[in-house]
Amino acid sequence: MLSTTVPTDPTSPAYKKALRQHLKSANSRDRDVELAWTPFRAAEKKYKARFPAPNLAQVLDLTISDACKENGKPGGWHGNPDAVEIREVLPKEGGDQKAYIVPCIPGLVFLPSFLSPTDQKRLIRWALCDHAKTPNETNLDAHYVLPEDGLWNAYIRSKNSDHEEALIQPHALVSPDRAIPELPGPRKLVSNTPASLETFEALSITPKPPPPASSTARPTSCSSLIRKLRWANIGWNYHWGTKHYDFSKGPGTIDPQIRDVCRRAVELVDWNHVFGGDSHGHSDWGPGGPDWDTWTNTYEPDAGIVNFYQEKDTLMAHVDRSEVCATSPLVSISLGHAAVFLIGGLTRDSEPVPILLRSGDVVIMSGPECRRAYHGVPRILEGTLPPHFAVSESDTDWTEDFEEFMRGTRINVNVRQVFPKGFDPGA
Ligand SMILES: O=C(O)CCC(=O)C(=O)O
Ligand SMILES: [Fe+2]
Repeated sequence: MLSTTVPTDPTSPAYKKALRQHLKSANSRDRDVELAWTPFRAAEKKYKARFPAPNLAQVLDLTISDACKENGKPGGWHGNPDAVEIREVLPKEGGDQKAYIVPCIPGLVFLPSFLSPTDQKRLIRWALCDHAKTPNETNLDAHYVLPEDGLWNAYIRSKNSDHEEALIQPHALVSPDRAIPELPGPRKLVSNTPASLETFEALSITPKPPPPASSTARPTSCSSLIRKLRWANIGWNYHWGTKHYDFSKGPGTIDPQIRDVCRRAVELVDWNHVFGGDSHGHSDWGPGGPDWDTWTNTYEPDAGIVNFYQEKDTLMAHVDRSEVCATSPLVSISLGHAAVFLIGGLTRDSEPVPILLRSGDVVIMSGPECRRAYHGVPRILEGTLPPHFAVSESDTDWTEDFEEFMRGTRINVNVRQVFPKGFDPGA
């Protein structure tokens, strides 16, 4: 079932109207504008389109979950297992988990259905109840006086109370001197100097002023505000204004269950199969040369972000280059709705590879080429919440509230290593 807002029956008046509007706007668009799009931008536009719905025939789709086998793919969205050249690599310990590499993006490893449905639900509960609250900064902290126990817990409390829903106050009304005229978007394009052991000291002393509070924010109910949650920081504090970590705020903590999932993923991969061939030059790895053969001992996640996407949200092409460890694995966990993920090359001029990421999939981005590759999420695929997110008597921790929230949501837990294991940036 595709979204009810997009007509799919070509004989229906709604479809014909949408088609007329689409042709009108496509005809009036300046062709020169389209020709100026980089291949990455063109792919973003293609998959973002609401009408006609994009064809996913060129999108790599490797999901093999039992639910998909039994019920077909949720939402009717089908990618293609042969869309992109891939190679299966055997996991180190044997076992059933599949692992694939995409040879045109060296260092990209895809682990389909890595997390069980139970683990997916556990991580979503963690993200909402335990993580998106102080001391972990969220996109809403700059603008609103948030409840001490976190927005999700306040939202559930207010849902279950007989009282009228309390409003969350904006900082601008409480302390007007914090306000700025415009509400900044959740993730802005800021170009930054790549971090390294040589640059990080200079980068760490660049001023990192707190983000100014929106002057247009109004008192808002928890139920509206929870849909505006876009990100929550993990570990080292990320300063969005400069796109560098703010080490003055201390290292923060990494929840043991997140650390375990990431370590399990990194330890499962036989990195010799990924990087062992001699086709990759050594220089790109930095002064110490390739270090993938030490990751079993040296991989230690210490930062990250939980991204919350509502159905119409996108994440533009970007490179995550604020980590001193510029080649160590970045582990990206997908939960809830599926998405089209694009990953290309060192500039937006490389044609990106489109990959369908479904709930439970894990992507590892590692090595110099993949970690410096532009990537983004142009589309959350409506109607793709897997059936295991329905409430059931066998899992009483998964309540109607979680199911309802996830009916419009994708969550991505994006975990990185900023510093070599044991390194103390203050020393
Ligand atoms: O949502 C995703 O799959 C990717 C997120 C991402 O690239 C990031 O947080 O830097
Ligand atoms: Fe990223």
